[in-house]
Amino acid sequence: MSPAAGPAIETDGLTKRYGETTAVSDLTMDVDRGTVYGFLGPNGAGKTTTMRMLTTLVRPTSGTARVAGQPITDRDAVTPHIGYLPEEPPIYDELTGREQLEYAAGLRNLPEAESSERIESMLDRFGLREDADRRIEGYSKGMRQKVGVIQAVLHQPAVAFLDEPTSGLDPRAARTMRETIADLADQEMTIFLSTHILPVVDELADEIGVLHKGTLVAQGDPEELKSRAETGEARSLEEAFLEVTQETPEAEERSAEPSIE
Ligand SMILES: Nc1ncnc2c1ncn2[C@@H]1O[C@H](COP(=O)(O)OP(=O)(O)OP(=O)(O)O)[C@@H](O)[C@H]1O
Repeated sequence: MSPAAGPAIETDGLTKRYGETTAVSDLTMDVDRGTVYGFLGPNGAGKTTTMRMLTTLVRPTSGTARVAGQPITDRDAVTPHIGYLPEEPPIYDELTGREQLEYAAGLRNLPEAESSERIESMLDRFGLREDADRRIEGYSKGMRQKVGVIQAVLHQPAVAFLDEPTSGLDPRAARTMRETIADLADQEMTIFLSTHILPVVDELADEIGVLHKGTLVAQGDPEELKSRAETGEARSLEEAFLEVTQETPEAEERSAEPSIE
């Protein structure tokens, strides 16, 4: 884990514009170490853009952020401390599952004995052992996803960014994934979890942030979010999500305003 103290992720005014589009607007947030942060938002809200900035793949237009204590402008400093499962896991069709994981471990300079033990235990956990020596080109979507997740956390990063980790998984594998995420958080890994599957977030997240049109519109622990501010009345996470991301005439007007470079 990272030697630096402080939050696992801290952003200050993080903003990304693509021409006229403000994908992420003035995002200021902290994520505590060893917690699961559920990052929600409708399609196009800016979740992937945020994760790409925090994983140093995209440069912010303005604002700053630190991940594991390192500034995101310093890719070499950040990369050893993070793992990233993007929507399409970066894996090679021509390799076998085991070779892909060995390759990923090599990129992270993991000692061989340590990495092969971890690879075998993760292959076992995800029921991939029998298929581990088959080429990935013959893998199903779910099998590819499992390899993608395993390689994202193999080096036990301080912070793992997981974009839809249960995507394509059957119910048993999805449960294994949820248990794995909980175990990793227990071992002090910080998990930044983006998904549209609200029960997964409800079960796992210590804190939830909801992004809407690039802006963080709600943040709190699941219970806070599910309690209506005005009345304290309970609502489901789905109801809370729909309410905070509702289109109001004022919000429409704001988003129609031209962005200032
Ligand atoms: N490379 C790019 N060039 C131009 N616009 C982009 C680019 N990447 C993202 N955008 C725009 O930024 C906004 C946010 O997109 P982003 O992919 O971050 O959303 P998201 O919350 O991940 O959505 P989804 O849930 O559908 O995956 C969208 O309006 C999108 O069209």
